[in-house]
Amino acid sequence: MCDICFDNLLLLTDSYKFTHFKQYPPKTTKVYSYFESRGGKFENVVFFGLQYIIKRLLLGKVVTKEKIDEAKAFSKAHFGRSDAFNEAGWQYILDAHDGKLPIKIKAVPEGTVLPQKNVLFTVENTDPNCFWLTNYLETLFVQVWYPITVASNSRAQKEVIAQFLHETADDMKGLPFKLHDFGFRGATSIEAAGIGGMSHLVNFLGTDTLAGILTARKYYGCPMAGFSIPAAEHSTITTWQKSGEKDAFENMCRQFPTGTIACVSDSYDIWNACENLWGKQLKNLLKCRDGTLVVRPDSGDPPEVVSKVLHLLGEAFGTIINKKGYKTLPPFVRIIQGDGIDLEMIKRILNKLKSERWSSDNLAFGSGGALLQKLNRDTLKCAYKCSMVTVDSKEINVFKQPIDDPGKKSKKGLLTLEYSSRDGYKTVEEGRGNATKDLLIPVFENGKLLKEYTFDEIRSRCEIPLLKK
Ligand SMILES: O=C1OCCC/C1=C\Nc1ccccc1
Repeated sequence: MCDICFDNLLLLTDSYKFTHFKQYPPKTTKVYSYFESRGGKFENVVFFGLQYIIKRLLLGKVVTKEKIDEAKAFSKAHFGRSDAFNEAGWQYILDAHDGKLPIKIKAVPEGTVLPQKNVLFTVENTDPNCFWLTNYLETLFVQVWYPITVASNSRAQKEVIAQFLHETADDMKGLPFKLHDFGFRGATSIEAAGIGGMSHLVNFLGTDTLAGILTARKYYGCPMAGFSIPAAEHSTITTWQKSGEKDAFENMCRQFPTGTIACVSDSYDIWNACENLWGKQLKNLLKCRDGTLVVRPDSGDPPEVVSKVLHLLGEAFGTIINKKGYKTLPPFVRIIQGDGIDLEMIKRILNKLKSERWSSDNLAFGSGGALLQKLNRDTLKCAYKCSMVTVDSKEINVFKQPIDDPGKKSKKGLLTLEYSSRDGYKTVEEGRGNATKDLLIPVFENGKLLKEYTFDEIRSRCEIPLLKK
């Protein structure tokens, strides 16, 4: 028995959902629900992460006698009554479906980028007796808000960085490594770091969040989704004492004589480190080294610090003017700013650099808390709502429309997602869509995964326009 048992699907829901099987209209035979981002921070939403939920929790025989017994006992203790648990309903799934979920999921392909307020996936029961199951599973389905939101936020940063590279750099080759994931330690859990780290890797190749690589390998068949470089942390510098900072820097360069390496340089005095250590005492070591030394400030006001570090390194090593007319440091020295980085700060830094005629090619970013953690379900207002019910063999449109919050209005009826060059993506409601043009793909039915997406195709599907071939 694992310490906390989360392997009973019947218990991976909200308590009140135990009691919902008794609350639908008599003769209900189908509940059809959908997931959308109702609005929020990013106009464009990257759909990603449903495959992780399906493969991790929903495949095959997920209902067993042991799990039913455990849930029954749990319910009695949790509600203090014996009429709150749908024992017959779960027993039916075990008997009639061999424990496989009689559910059908249709979803937009993973990696699709589309405006908010569009249907992203629909869920319906495939057995009329299991109408109560569609929304029992909501709790797990809605957790897809996290990979969606991390991937969307990460992509929004990619678009900004790409735009500045387009304006100030000779090419875009460095883009995949311009935003490095520093977020493992600041994530809520190893699992969250895995999901969030994987979601960032949909857009970039640079990461220190190994859990994200492991998760992409297990659930999206990608053997090595991200890469990193030898890099210092404060302990590997400060253990040399303040008087030994130059020796620590020199050691880094001698221990890793080739390739790109990074050295955090703000332990004591970032200005002295740039001007006198990297810029004078180690200047020739860097010039002769077969690779790039990335100076890492890690404190102070980011736009000011980056600007001053660039200035000091430029004074020490010289700069060239690239084809776009912007200053670039020699190839053996660069900067990474990994402190205080989020979408807004990237814009501030790159705008300041551009105004000072620095190419964005000189710089990369690291982001932790903002990349994996400074988000919630409300960031993109992700919600799962019933839009159609079949009662006594009649299909009826269902919706909510709170008088005091129009933003919470939900879609009605059977939904299709359609695309036209004129209108882009559109969600057609009330079953008025053209089924042959529906972009929602059946991905799961009755315990089976019907469609599997590879990480490579997801990456190319959500590539930003500037990069699309
Ligand atoms: O500072 C950090 O916080 C926590 C995560 C890793 C990390 C830095 N790593 C790194 C990688 C590549 C280039 C430079 C730094």
